[in-house]
Amino acid sequence: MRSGKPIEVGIVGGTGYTGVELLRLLALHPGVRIRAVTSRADAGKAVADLYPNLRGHVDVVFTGPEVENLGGCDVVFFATPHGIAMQSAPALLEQGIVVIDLSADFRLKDADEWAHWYGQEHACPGLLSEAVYGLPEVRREAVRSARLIANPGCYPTAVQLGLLPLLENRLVAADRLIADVKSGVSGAGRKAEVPLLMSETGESFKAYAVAGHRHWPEIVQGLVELAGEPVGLTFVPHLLPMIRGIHATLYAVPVGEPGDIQRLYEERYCDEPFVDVLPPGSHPDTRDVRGSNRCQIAVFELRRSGQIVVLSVIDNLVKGAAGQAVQNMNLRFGFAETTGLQAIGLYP
Ligand SMILES: NC(=O)C1=CN([C@@H]2O[C@H](COP(=O)(O)OP(=O)(O)OC[C@H]3O[C@@H](n4cnc5c(N)ncnc54)[C@H](OP(=O)(O)O)[C@@H]3O)[C@@H](O)[C@H]2O)C=CC1
Ligand SMILES: CC(=O)N[C@@H](CCC(=O)OP(=O)(O)O)C(=O)O
Repeated sequence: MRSGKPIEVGIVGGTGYTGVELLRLLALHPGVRIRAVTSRADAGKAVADLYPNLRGHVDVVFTGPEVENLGGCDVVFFATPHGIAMQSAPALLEQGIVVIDLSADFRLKDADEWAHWYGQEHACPGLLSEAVYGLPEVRREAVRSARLIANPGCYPTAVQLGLLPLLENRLVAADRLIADVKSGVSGAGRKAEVPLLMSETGESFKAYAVAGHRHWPEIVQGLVELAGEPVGLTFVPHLLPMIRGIHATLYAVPVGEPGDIQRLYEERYCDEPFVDVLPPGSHPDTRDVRGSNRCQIAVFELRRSGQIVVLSVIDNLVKGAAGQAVQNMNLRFGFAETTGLQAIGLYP
Protein backbone atom coordinates (compact mmCIF):
# COMPACT_ATOMS: atom_id res chain seq x y z
CA MET A 1 0.00 0.00 0.00
CA ARG A 2 1.28 3.43 -0.92
CA SER A 3 2.28 5.88 1.79
CA GLY A 4 4.33 9.07 1.96
CA LYS A 5 4.23 12.09 -0.30
CA PRO A 6 0.86 12.81 -1.97
CA ILE A 7 0.68 12.46 -5.74
CA GLU A 8 0.16 15.64 -7.79
CA VAL A 9 -3.08 15.68 -9.77
CA GLY A 10 -4.28 17.76 -12.70
CA ILE A 11 -7.82 17.95 -14.11
CA VAL A 12 -8.50 19.25 -17.62
CA GLY A 13 -12.12 20.34 -17.85
CA GLY A 14 -12.66 21.11 -14.17
CA THR A 15 -15.90 23.08 -14.63
CA GLY A 16 -18.01 20.31 -16.18
CA TYR A 17 -20.12 17.84 -14.24
CA THR A 18 -17.54 15.06 -14.20
CA GLY A 19 -14.71 17.52 -13.50
CA VAL A 20 -16.46 18.96 -10.45
CA GLU A 21 -17.31 15.43 -9.32
CA LEU A 22 -13.60 14.55 -9.57
CA LEU A 23 -12.81 17.60 -7.42
CA ARG A 24 -15.43 16.58 -4.84
CA LEU A 25 -13.92 13.09 -4.56
CA LEU A 26 -10.25 14.07 -4.76
CA ALA A 27 -10.60 16.90 -2.22
CA LEU A 28 -11.15 14.26 0.48
CA HIS A 29 -8.63 11.73 -0.87
CA PRO A 30 -5.73 11.52 1.62
CA GLY A 31 -3.08 10.65 -0.99
CA VAL A 32 -3.41 13.45 -3.54
CA ARG A 33 -2.74 17.14 -3.94
CA ILE A 34 -4.77 18.97 -6.55
CA ARG A 35 -2.14 20.89 -8.48
CA ALA A 36 -3.89 22.15 -11.60
CA VAL A 37 -7.51 22.47 -12.71
CA THR A 38 -8.33 23.90 -16.11
CA SER A 39 -11.13 25.83 -17.75
CA ARG A 40 -10.88 28.05 -20.80
CA ALA A 41 -13.99 30.06 -19.90
CA ASP A 42 -13.11 30.52 -16.22
CA ALA A 43 -9.30 30.70 -16.24
CA GLY A 44 -8.09 33.02 -13.46
CA LYS A 45 -11.12 32.42 -11.22
CA ALA A 46 -10.89 30.51 -7.94
CA VAL A 47 -12.46 27.04 -8.09
CA ALA A 48 -14.26 27.63 -4.78
CA ASP A 49 -15.79 30.91 -6.05
CA LEU A 50 -17.45 29.04 -8.90
CA TYR A 51 -18.31 25.96 -6.83
CA PRO A 52 -19.04 27.00 -3.24
CA ASN A 53 -19.52 23.34 -2.22
CA LEU A 54 -15.71 23.10 -2.56
CA ARG A 55 -14.96 26.12 -0.31
CA GLY A 56 -12.36 25.19 2.28
CA HIS A 57 -11.48 22.01 0.41
CA VAL A 58 -10.00 23.11 -2.94
CA ASP A 59 -7.76 26.15 -2.91
CA VAL A 60 -6.81 26.34 -6.59
CA VAL A 61 -7.36 28.81 -9.43
CA PHE A 62 -8.47 27.61 -12.88
CA THR A 63 -5.77 27.83 -15.54
CA GLY A 64 -5.94 27.32 -19.30
CA PRO A 65 -5.73 23.69 -20.53
CA GLU A 66 -2.33 24.02 -22.22
CA VAL A 67 0.10 21.16 -21.53
CA GLU A 68 2.60 23.61 -19.93
CA ASN A 69 0.09 24.21 -17.12
CA LEU A 70 0.08 20.49 -16.27
CA GLY A 71 3.84 20.06 -15.77
CA GLY A 72 4.80 18.47 -12.46
CA CYS A 73 1.63 16.39 -12.27
CA ASP A 74 1.87 12.65 -11.66
CA VAL A 75 -1.54 12.06 -13.21
CA VAL A 76 -3.84 14.16 -15.39
CA PHE A 77 -7.56 13.44 -15.73
CA PHE A 78 -9.33 14.62 -18.88
CA ALA A 79 -12.98 15.46 -18.13
CA THR A 80 -13.41 17.07 -21.53
CA PRO A 81 -15.58 16.45 -24.60
CA HIS A 82 -14.42 13.83 -27.06
CA GLY A 83 -11.49 14.84 -29.26
CA ILE A 84 -9.57 16.89 -26.65
CA ALA A 85 -7.55 14.35 -24.65
CA MET A 86 -6.09 12.82 -27.79
CA GLN A 87 -4.51 16.19 -28.66
CA SER A 88 -2.51 16.47 -25.41
CA ALA A 89 -2.03 12.87 -24.24
CA PRO A 90 1.13 12.13 -26.27
CA ALA A 91 2.99 15.16 -24.83
CA LEU A 92 1.93 14.30 -21.28
CA LEU A 93 2.89 10.64 -21.63
CA GLU A 94 6.27 11.71 -22.96
CA GLN A 95 6.84 13.59 -19.69
CA GLY A 96 6.00 10.45 -17.73
CA ILE A 97 2.58 11.71 -16.65
CA VAL A 98 -0.17 9.10 -16.34
CA VAL A 99 -3.32 10.03 -18.29
CA ILE A 100 -6.82 8.97 -17.23
CA ASP A 101 -9.31 9.98 -19.89
CA LEU A 102 -12.99 10.19 -18.95
CA SER A 103 -13.94 10.87 -22.57
CA ALA A 104 -14.10 8.24 -25.30
CA ASP A 105 -10.85 9.14 -27.08
CA PHE A 106 -9.05 5.93 -26.14
CA ARG A 107 -11.93 3.52 -25.50
CA LEU A 108 -12.24 1.91 -28.94
CA LYS A 109 -9.36 -0.18 -30.24
CA ASP A 110 -10.07 0.42 -33.94
CA ALA A 111 -9.21 3.92 -35.25
CA ASP A 112 -11.59 3.63 -38.24
CA GLU A 113 -14.44 2.61 -35.95
CA TRP A 114 -13.60 5.57 -33.69
CA ALA A 115 -13.59 7.97 -36.65
CA HIS A 116 -16.95 6.59 -37.81
CA TRP A 117 -18.70 7.13 -34.47
CA TYR A 118 -16.97 10.34 -33.40
CA GLY A 119 -16.94 12.08 -36.78
CA GLN A 120 -13.23 12.92 -36.96
CA GLU A 121 -9.89 11.22 -37.55
CA HIS A 122 -8.12 10.02 -34.44
CA ALA A 123 -5.13 12.23 -33.58
CA CYS A 124 -2.92 9.44 -32.18
CA PRO A 125 -4.21 6.05 -33.38
CA GLY A 126 -0.89 4.47 -32.35
CA LEU A 127 -1.89 4.84 -28.69
CA LEU A 128 -5.20 2.96 -29.01
CA SER A 129 -3.68 -0.49 -28.58
CA GLU A 130 -1.69 0.61 -25.53
CA ALA A 131 -4.60 2.28 -23.72
CA VAL A 132 -6.10 0.12 -20.97
CA TYR A 133 -9.90 0.13 -20.84
CA GLY A 134 -10.36 0.86 -17.16
CA LEU A 135 -13.18 -1.37 -16.00
CA PRO A 136 -11.43 -2.63 -12.84
CA GLU A 137 -13.74 -5.61 -12.43
CA VAL A 138 -12.33 -6.96 -15.70
CA ARG A 139 -8.89 -5.43 -16.11
CA ARG A 140 -7.59 -4.64 -12.61
CA GLU A 141 -4.06 -5.98 -13.15
CA ALA A 142 -3.54 -4.13 -16.44
CA VAL A 143 -4.68 -0.85 -14.85
CA ARG A 144 -2.01 -1.18 -12.16
CA SER A 145 0.77 -0.65 -14.70
CA ALA A 146 -0.97 1.47 -17.37
CA ARG A 147 0.34 4.81 -18.64
CA LEU A 148 -2.92 5.61 -20.41
CA ILE A 149 -6.30 4.61 -18.97
CA ALA A 150 -9.51 4.90 -20.98
CA ASN A 151 -12.23 5.33 -18.39
CA PRO A 152 -15.38 3.51 -19.57
CA GLY A 153 -18.56 5.35 -20.54
CA CYS A 154 -21.51 5.49 -18.19
CA TYR A 155 -23.93 3.30 -20.14
CA PRO A 156 -21.13 0.81 -20.96
CA THR A 157 -20.25 0.47 -17.26
CA ALA A 158 -23.81 -0.38 -16.22
CA VAL A 159 -24.35 -2.79 -19.13
CA GLN A 160 -21.01 -4.63 -18.95
CA LEU A 161 -21.15 -5.16 -15.19
CA GLY A 162 -24.73 -6.41 -15.54
CA LEU A 163 -23.97 -8.98 -18.25
CA LEU A 164 -20.43 -9.99 -17.29
CA PRO A 165 -21.09 -13.20 -15.28
CA LEU A 166 -23.49 -14.55 -17.91
CA LEU A 167 -21.10 -13.95 -20.81
CA GLU A 168 -17.92 -15.06 -19.07
CA ASN A 169 -19.63 -18.39 -18.40
CA ARG A 170 -21.27 -18.62 -21.85
CA LEU A 171 -24.69 -19.13 -20.29
CA VAL A 172 -26.69 -16.99 -22.73
CA ALA A 173 -27.04 -16.49 -26.48
CA ALA A 174 -24.45 -13.77 -27.07
CA ASP A 175 -26.07 -12.81 -30.38
CA ARG A 176 -29.44 -11.92 -28.82
CA LEU A 177 -28.72 -9.42 -26.03
CA ILE A 178 -30.92 -6.42 -25.27
CA ALA A 179 -29.94 -3.42 -23.15
CA ASP A 180 -32.79 -1.04 -22.37
CA VAL A 181 -31.06 1.74 -20.44
CA LYS A 182 -32.19 5.03 -18.87
CA SER A 183 -30.02 7.97 -17.84
CA GLY A 184 -30.46 11.13 -15.80
CA VAL A 185 -29.90 14.45 -17.58
CA SER A 186 -26.44 15.14 -16.10
CA GLY A 187 -25.22 12.42 -18.50
CA ALA A 188 -25.41 15.04 -21.23
CA GLY A 189 -22.93 17.36 -19.47
CA ARG A 190 -23.19 20.96 -18.27
CA LYS A 191 -24.30 22.85 -21.30
CA ALA A 192 -27.10 25.19 -22.30
CA GLU A 193 -29.22 23.35 -24.85
CA VAL A 194 -32.97 23.53 -25.33
CA PRO A 195 -33.57 19.74 -25.12
CA LEU A 196 -31.90 19.77 -21.70
CA LEU A 197 -34.12 22.50 -20.18
CA MET A 198 -36.18 21.41 -17.20
CA SER A 199 -39.36 22.29 -19.09
CA GLU A 200 -38.29 19.93 -21.87
CA THR A 201 -37.05 17.00 -19.79
CA GLY A 202 -39.32 17.33 -16.71
CA GLU A 203 -42.48 15.24 -16.50
CA SER A 204 -41.60 13.46 -19.72
CA PHE A 205 -39.57 10.47 -20.81
CA LYS A 206 -38.15 9.47 -24.16
CA ALA A 207 -35.82 7.10 -25.98
CA TYR A 208 -33.12 8.59 -28.20
CA ALA A 209 -30.41 7.48 -30.65
CA VAL A 210 -32.23 4.18 -31.25
CA ALA A 211 -30.71 3.88 -34.73
CA GLY A 212 -27.18 4.15 -33.34
CA HIS A 213 -25.52 5.52 -30.21
CA ARG A 214 -21.73 5.86 -29.88
CA HIS A 215 -21.77 3.68 -26.78
CA TRP A 216 -22.96 0.72 -28.85
CA PRO A 217 -19.52 -0.12 -30.33
CA GLU A 218 -17.89 0.40 -26.94
CA ILE A 219 -20.30 -1.98 -25.21
CA VAL A 220 -20.00 -4.56 -28.00
CA GLN A 221 -16.18 -4.37 -27.91
CA GLY A 222 -16.24 -5.08 -24.15
CA LEU A 223 -18.85 -7.84 -24.36
CA VAL A 224 -17.00 -9.63 -27.18
CA GLU A 225 -13.93 -9.76 -24.97
CA LEU A 226 -15.96 -11.19 -22.09
CA ALA A 227 -17.85 -13.69 -24.23
CA GLY A 228 -14.98 -14.74 -26.48
CA GLU A 229 -17.42 -14.89 -29.39
CA PRO A 230 -19.35 -12.42 -31.62
CA VAL A 231 -22.05 -10.43 -29.88
CA GLY A 232 -25.39 -9.13 -31.15
CA LEU A 233 -26.69 -6.28 -29.01
CA THR A 234 -29.75 -4.06 -29.24
CA PHE A 235 -29.02 -0.96 -27.16
CA VAL A 236 -31.70 1.67 -26.57
CA PRO A 237 -30.84 4.67 -24.36
CA HIS A 238 -33.53 6.83 -22.74
CA LEU A 239 -33.50 10.21 -21.01
CA LEU A 240 -35.16 10.25 -17.59
CA PRO A 241 -36.44 13.39 -15.83
CA MET A 242 -33.89 13.14 -13.01
CA ILE A 243 -30.39 14.54 -12.53
CA ARG A 244 -28.13 11.58 -11.66
CA GLY A 245 -28.42 7.88 -12.25
CA ILE A 246 -28.46 5.10 -14.81
CA HIS A 247 -30.84 2.16 -14.77
CA ALA A 248 -30.12 -0.71 -17.15
CA THR A 249 -32.66 -3.46 -17.81
CA LEU A 250 -30.80 -6.24 -19.59
CA TYR A 251 -32.41 -9.19 -21.37
CA ALA A 252 -30.65 -12.43 -22.31
CA VAL A 253 -31.82 -15.86 -23.48
CA PRO A 254 -30.21 -18.83 -21.70
CA VAL A 255 -28.57 -21.56 -23.73
CA GLY A 256 -29.50 -24.76 -21.89
CA GLU A 257 -30.01 -24.91 -18.15
CA PRO A 258 -28.26 -21.86 -16.64
CA GLY A 259 -28.10 -23.23 -13.06
CA ASP A 260 -28.22 -20.99 -10.00
CA ILE A 261 -27.73 -17.55 -11.51
CA GLN A 262 -28.13 -15.68 -8.24
CA ARG A 263 -25.25 -17.67 -6.80
CA LEU A 264 -23.17 -17.16 -9.94
CA TYR A 265 -23.48 -13.37 -9.58
CA GLU A 266 -22.82 -13.44 -5.85
CA GLU A 267 -19.67 -15.52 -6.34
CA ARG A 268 -18.35 -13.47 -9.30
CA TYR A 269 -18.67 -10.22 -7.40
CA CYS A 270 -18.04 -11.31 -3.80
CA ASP A 271 -14.60 -9.66 -3.71
CA GLU A 272 -15.56 -6.58 -5.71
CA PRO A 273 -15.73 -3.53 -3.43
CA PHE A 274 -18.05 -1.60 -5.74
CA VAL A 275 -20.44 -4.21 -7.09
CA ASP A 276 -23.29 -5.20 -4.83
CA VAL A 277 -25.49 -8.15 -5.83
CA LEU A 278 -28.87 -7.70 -4.16
CA PRO A 279 -30.93 -10.51 -2.59
CA PRO A 280 -33.30 -12.45 -4.89
CA GLY A 281 -36.40 -10.50 -5.92
CA SER A 282 -34.86 -7.05 -5.37
CA HIS A 283 -35.51 -4.09 -7.65
CA PRO A 284 -32.55 -1.68 -7.38
CA ASP A 285 -33.31 2.01 -7.21
CA THR A 286 -31.00 4.63 -8.76
CA ARG A 287 -31.46 6.67 -5.58
CA ASP A 288 -29.61 4.06 -3.53
CA VAL A 289 -26.37 4.56 -5.47
CA ARG A 290 -26.63 8.35 -5.90
CA GLY A 291 -23.29 9.91 -4.91
CA SER A 292 -21.67 6.50 -4.37
CA ASN A 293 -19.26 4.48 -6.50
CA ARG A 294 -21.46 1.40 -6.30
CA CYS A 295 -23.15 -0.66 -8.96
CA GLN A 296 -26.14 -2.54 -7.57
CA ILE A 297 -27.38 -5.56 -9.49
CA ALA A 298 -30.44 -7.81 -9.29
CA VAL A 299 -30.92 -10.89 -11.43
CA PHE A 300 -34.11 -12.74 -12.40
CA GLU A 301 -34.64 -15.97 -14.29
CA LEU A 302 -38.11 -15.81 -15.79
CA ARG A 303 -39.02 -19.40 -16.49
CA ARG A 304 -42.37 -18.45 -18.09
CA SER A 305 -40.76 -16.40 -20.87
CA GLY A 306 -37.43 -18.18 -20.95
CA GLN A 307 -35.54 -14.93 -20.35
CA ILE A 308 -32.92 -13.81 -17.89
CA VAL A 309 -33.45 -10.20 -16.82
CA VAL A 310 -30.68 -8.29 -15.05
CA LEU A 311 -31.17 -4.89 -13.43
CA SER A 312 -28.04 -2.77 -12.98
CA VAL A 313 -27.91 0.74 -11.48
CA ILE A 314 -25.07 3.23 -11.08
CA ASP A 315 -24.59 6.95 -10.55
CA ASN A 316 -23.45 8.10 -14.00
CA LEU A 317 -21.15 10.73 -12.50
CA VAL A 318 -19.53 8.37 -9.96
CA LYS A 319 -19.18 4.70 -11.00
CA GLY A 320 -20.08 5.89 -14.52
CA ALA A 321 -17.29 8.53 -14.62
CA ALA A 322 -15.37 10.32 -11.83
CA GLY A 323 -15.58 7.60 -9.16
CA GLN A 324 -14.40 4.91 -11.56
CA ALA A 325 -11.58 7.26 -12.65
CA VAL A 326 -10.47 7.64 -9.02
CA GLN A 327 -10.76 3.85 -8.57
CA ASN A 328 -8.40 3.48 -11.55
CA MET A 329 -6.03 6.10 -10.09
CA ASN A 330 -6.00 4.20 -6.80
CA LEU A 331 -5.05 0.99 -8.59
CA ARG A 332 -2.43 2.69 -10.73
CA PHE A 333 -0.70 4.47 -7.84
CA GLY A 334 -0.90 1.71 -5.25
CA PHE A 335 -3.55 3.17 -2.95
CA ALA A 336 -6.20 0.89 -1.46
CA GLU A 337 -8.81 0.65 -4.22
CA THR A 338 -11.56 2.15 -2.09
CA THR A 339 -9.61 5.22 -0.90
CA GLY A 340 -11.74 8.34 -1.20
CA LEU A 341 -14.65 6.32 -2.55
CA GLN A 342 -16.42 5.15 0.55
CA ALA A 343 -19.37 7.54 0.42
CA ILE A 344 -22.73 5.85 0.90
CA GLY A 345 -25.57 6.63 -1.51
CA LEU A 346 -27.70 9.65 -0.55
CA TYR A 347 -31.20 8.90 0.72
CA PRO A 348 -33.71 10.23 -0.21
N1 LIG B 1 -21.74 13.47 -17.72
C1 LIG B 1 -21.62 12.13 -17.57
O1 LIG B 1 -22.44 11.49 -16.91
C2 LIG B 1 -20.47 11.41 -18.18
C3 LIG B 1 -19.56 12.03 -19.01
N2 LIG B 1 -18.54 11.33 -19.56
C4 LIG B 1 -17.59 11.98 -20.45
O2 LIG B 1 -16.72 12.80 -19.69
C5 LIG B 1 -16.36 13.95 -20.44
C6 LIG B 1 -16.78 15.19 -19.66
O3 LIG B 1 -18.19 15.16 -19.50
P1 LIG B 1 -18.98 16.28 -18.69
O4 LIG B 1 -18.26 16.60 -17.44
O5 LIG B 1 -20.38 15.81 -18.65
O6 LIG B 1 -18.84 17.51 -19.74
P2 LIG B 1 -19.19 19.03 -19.51
O7 LIG B 1 -19.72 19.53 -20.81
O8 LIG B 1 -20.05 19.18 -18.29
O9 LIG B 1 -17.76 19.71 -19.22
C7 LIG B 1 -16.75 19.77 -20.18
C8 LIG B 1 -15.50 20.42 -19.57
O10 LIG B 1 -14.48 20.43 -20.56
C9 LIG B 1 -13.95 21.75 -20.75
N3 LIG B 1 -13.66 21.89 -22.19
C10 LIG B 1 -14.55 21.96 -23.21
N4 LIG B 1 -13.91 22.06 -24.38
C11 LIG B 1 -12.58 22.04 -24.09
C12 LIG B 1 -11.41 22.16 -24.90
N5 LIG B 1 -11.48 22.29 -26.22
N6 LIG B 1 -10.22 22.12 -24.27
C13 LIG B 1 -10.12 21.99 -22.94
N7 LIG B 1 -11.20 21.91 -22.12
C14 LIG B 1 -12.42 21.95 -22.70
C15 LIG B 1 -15.06 22.67 -20.26
O11 LIG B 1 -14.55 23.89 -19.73
P3 LIG B 1 -14.09 25.10 -20.67
O12 LIG B 1 -14.99 25.10 -21.86
O13 LIG B 1 -14.23 26.31 -19.79
O14 LIG B 1 -12.65 24.82 -21.01
C16 LIG B 1 -15.69 21.85 -19.13
O15 LIG B 1 -14.97 22.06 -17.93
C17 LIG B 1 -17.07 13.84 -21.79
O16 LIG B 1 -16.22 13.26 -22.72
C18 LIG B 1 -18.23 12.92 -21.47
O17 LIG B 1 -18.69 12.24 -22.61
C19 LIG B 1 -18.34 10.02 -19.28
C20 LIG B 1 -19.19 9.36 -18.47
C21 LIG B 1 -20.34 9.99 -17.88
C1 LIG C 1 -28.10 11.54 -21.11
C2 LIG C 1 -27.01 11.67 -22.14
O1 LIG C 1 -27.06 12.50 -23.03
N1 LIG C 1 -25.98 10.83 -22.04
C3 LIG C 1 -24.86 10.85 -22.94
C4 LIG C 1 -23.94 9.72 -22.61
C5 LIG C 1 -23.01 10.02 -21.50
C6 LIG C 1 -21.65 10.52 -21.92
O2 LIG C 1 -21.24 11.54 -21.47
O3 LIG C 1 -20.96 9.86 -22.85
P1 LIG C 1 -19.57 9.12 -22.70
O4 LIG C 1 -19.75 8.10 -21.63
O5 LIG C 1 -19.34 8.57 -24.05
O6 LIG C 1 -18.44 9.97 -22.37
C7 LIG C 1 -25.26 10.64 -24.38
O7 LIG C 1 -26.18 9.89 -24.66
O8 LIG C 1 -24.56 11.18 -25.23
